[in-house]
Amino acid sequence: METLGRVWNRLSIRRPTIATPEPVEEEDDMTPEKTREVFQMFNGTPTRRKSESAHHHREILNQMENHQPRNATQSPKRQPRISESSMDTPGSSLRRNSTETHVFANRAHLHSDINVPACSSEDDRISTIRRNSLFVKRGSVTMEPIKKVDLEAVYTVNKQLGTGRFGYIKLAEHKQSKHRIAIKFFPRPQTKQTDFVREYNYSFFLSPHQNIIDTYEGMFQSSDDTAYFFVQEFCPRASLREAVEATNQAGIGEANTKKVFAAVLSAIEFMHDENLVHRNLKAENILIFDANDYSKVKVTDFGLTRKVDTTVKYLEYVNNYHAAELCDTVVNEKLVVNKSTDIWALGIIFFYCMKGKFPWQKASIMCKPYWEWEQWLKRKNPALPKKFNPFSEKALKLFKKSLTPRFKDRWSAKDMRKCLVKEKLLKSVKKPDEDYYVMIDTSTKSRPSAASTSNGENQEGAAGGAPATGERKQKSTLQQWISTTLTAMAEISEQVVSARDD
Ligand SMILES: Nc1ncnc2c1ncn2[C@@H]1O[C@H](COP(=O)(O)OP(=O)(O)OP(=O)(O)O)[C@@H](O)[C@H]1O
Repeated sequence: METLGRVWNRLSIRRPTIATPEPVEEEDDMTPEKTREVFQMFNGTPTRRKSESAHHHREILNQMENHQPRNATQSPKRQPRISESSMDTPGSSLRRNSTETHVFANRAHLHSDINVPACSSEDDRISTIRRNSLFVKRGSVTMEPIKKVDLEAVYTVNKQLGTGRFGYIKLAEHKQSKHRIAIKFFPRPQTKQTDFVREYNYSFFLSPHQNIIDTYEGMFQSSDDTAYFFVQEFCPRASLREAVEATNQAGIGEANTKKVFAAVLSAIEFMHDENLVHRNLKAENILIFDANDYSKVKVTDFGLTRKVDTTVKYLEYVNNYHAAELCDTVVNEKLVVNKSTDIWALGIIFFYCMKGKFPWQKASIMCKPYWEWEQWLKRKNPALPKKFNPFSEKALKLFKKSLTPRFKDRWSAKDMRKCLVKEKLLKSVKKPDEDYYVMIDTSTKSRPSAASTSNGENQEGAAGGAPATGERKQKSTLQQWISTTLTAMAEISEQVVSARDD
């Protein structure tokens, strides 16, 4: 699993700190005063002494000198970030940061205009510095301006890739560079600027993780004022939902499920380590980049992402992935954001990958399939619901520890990963001739063969160990006899048919 620490280490830089603000209620309007107030909550006091800061600055420069050149396919944001020390300088704050942003904005204007990954090393450096801004590090507010862009002049916007409650995603080509990208639009005036800015910031901040969709720098607004938008890498294949639906309720199989979950759990562990909860995990928000082997899988859609312990108002309609406590909530009821809602959704996605369908429509006792599961979980009914029968003991444990209404009992993403990576998820299926072997086994117990008495192997077989050689011989003789008899019967029936025709 790649933790945030490891990602930053991979980038050869010191891990940034993310200030945890006081809970923010998300439905508030973001007036300029409110924006400043929220920003101040993220604007912690620097603790590092000046001498330490200078030393650290040298360290970063040394690391940069020793850093291997990137290859062309790597994302620009995986560069080491050279302005790391700016956050440590006493007195660094809004003013300092905005100066820095301004300086680099002038130099980076070309790329923020075209809004695709920068290509040259200088551009990479600029992009990296901007990503390193305090605004991004501090988590969820930015005061960078939203730039107006004439969409048609810059992009050729093509087909719609998907749509959601808050906006829609379109495939586009950047005219100048010919890059294919995905543009996420948020219609105005329905979308509050705060919501757009928050989603952009979380998407951009989380981008360095290899299993999270890349979001390119810049917040934009169409010149006709109809939508806000930002730009992401384009996934040329499908979402997990489409991949599973294509199996016709067969599921994608144990091996592919393990691959998907290794990627998804790595991303979610990364978020949870940063005290962020995705809150909208579903198969539609897991993108599969590779059609055949599930080797590149990324999580997307950070529109509902919030810090742990934030108080939010419940505005959702219930979906298949919602945990029991959410299904019992009424609209406008206040909720405290908790990592365990992601764990429940992961349990549902696991079932969906393996079986090709959902375990229930709604996690409420009014829904019979869920009620049956809960009865079994609470030991009120000893019979496990049939749909869980194919799963191994370990997989059942995973369900018990994710799809439990007692949210404090739910596993962490790390526990889930350990179980999913190491354990067998399905009960072993009996081979077709296993029953036959049992038949031979019982019959031979009363009639030990010469071979079994001479070398003692049959005693091992009869005691329930590996099949004895004598029995195997006997089994193959019987198989030969059956096949000879069947061939003879086929020949006889052919003769009978031809005699009748004559
Ligand atoms: N980068 C991308 N490349 C290709 N397709 C994408 C990309 N991002 C999203 N999609 C498709 O668009 C759909 C909607 O995207 P997304 O979930 O980001 O929108 P949303 O409005 O936030 O939806 P929701 O209702 O889940 O909040 C996804 O399910 C996916 O199929």
